[in-house]
Amino acid sequence: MVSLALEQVGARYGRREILSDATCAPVAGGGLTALVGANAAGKSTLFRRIAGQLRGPGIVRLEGAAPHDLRYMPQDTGMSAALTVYESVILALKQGGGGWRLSAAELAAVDDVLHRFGLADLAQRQLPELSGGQRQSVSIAQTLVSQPKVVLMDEPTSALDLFRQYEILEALRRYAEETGAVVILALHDLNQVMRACATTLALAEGRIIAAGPTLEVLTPEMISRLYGIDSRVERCSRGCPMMIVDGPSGQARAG
Ligand SMILES: Nc1ncnc2c1ncn2[C@@H]1O[C@H](COP(=O)(O)OP(=O)(O)OP(=O)(O)O)[C@@H](O)[C@H]1O
Repeated sequence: MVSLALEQVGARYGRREILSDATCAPVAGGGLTALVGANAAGKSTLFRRIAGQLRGPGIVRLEGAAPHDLRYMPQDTGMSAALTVYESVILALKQGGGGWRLSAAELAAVDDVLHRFGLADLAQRQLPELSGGQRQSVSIAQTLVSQPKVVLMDEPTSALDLFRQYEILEALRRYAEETGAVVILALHDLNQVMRACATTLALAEGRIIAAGPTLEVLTPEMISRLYGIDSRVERCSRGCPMMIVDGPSGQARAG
């Protein structure tokens, strides 16, 4: 069983403290976990800190996985190299080392990830020719081709149309289920979170102020505290929870 826990994790840029005490009980693998919070709350900073790109106090505790089993997909990934989609996914697979010869298992892993994320038809296209949404899908494939056990993705659906958002979140959910990986997604669309993510971490004031089953975390009170927005969580005619925005709550949101 793979899990990730945080104990009093901190991070700063120069003198500016962004995270003071991010603590959460082990997040178990096998499903999607959302990381939510206002702009500038520190979601990307927390991902960088967990991925070891930033130093700071506190402990990032991985169980069932080593630091090299972790992949972080940032918000902006460069896609200017003169490579085809296929080549770029191979390159991502080979970044862990192991020489340039591809085994049958590695070729199968590349084909599998291209199919899972709807990229098989784009395999021979050059990266700079792709649309924003296509690039985002390629980044996801690059991140997952080595089958990491811990995955941190910064707004992985921000450039995708409605159909692709649905398709990609389902594919990510299946990936987590099949591999038992811990998959944490920073997301702004709380309806996506409610639909796809079993667990949610809410980040504000430099710490995780709530963690647990998504519907228990994303209460109207918490949404008001995080975003300064009045909202209701209601069931649609098919029984799915939906967040309805009523407007600004007039309450200062958590920093
Ligand atoms: N490299 C950096 N140097 C200095 N300050 C930074 C750096 N990166 C981020 N910050 C600051 O850290 C704070 C948190 O930024 P971060 O990108 O972690 O927020 P976020 O929650 O991911 O925001 P968003 O939802 O807008 O993507 C912001 O105030 C930002 O200006």
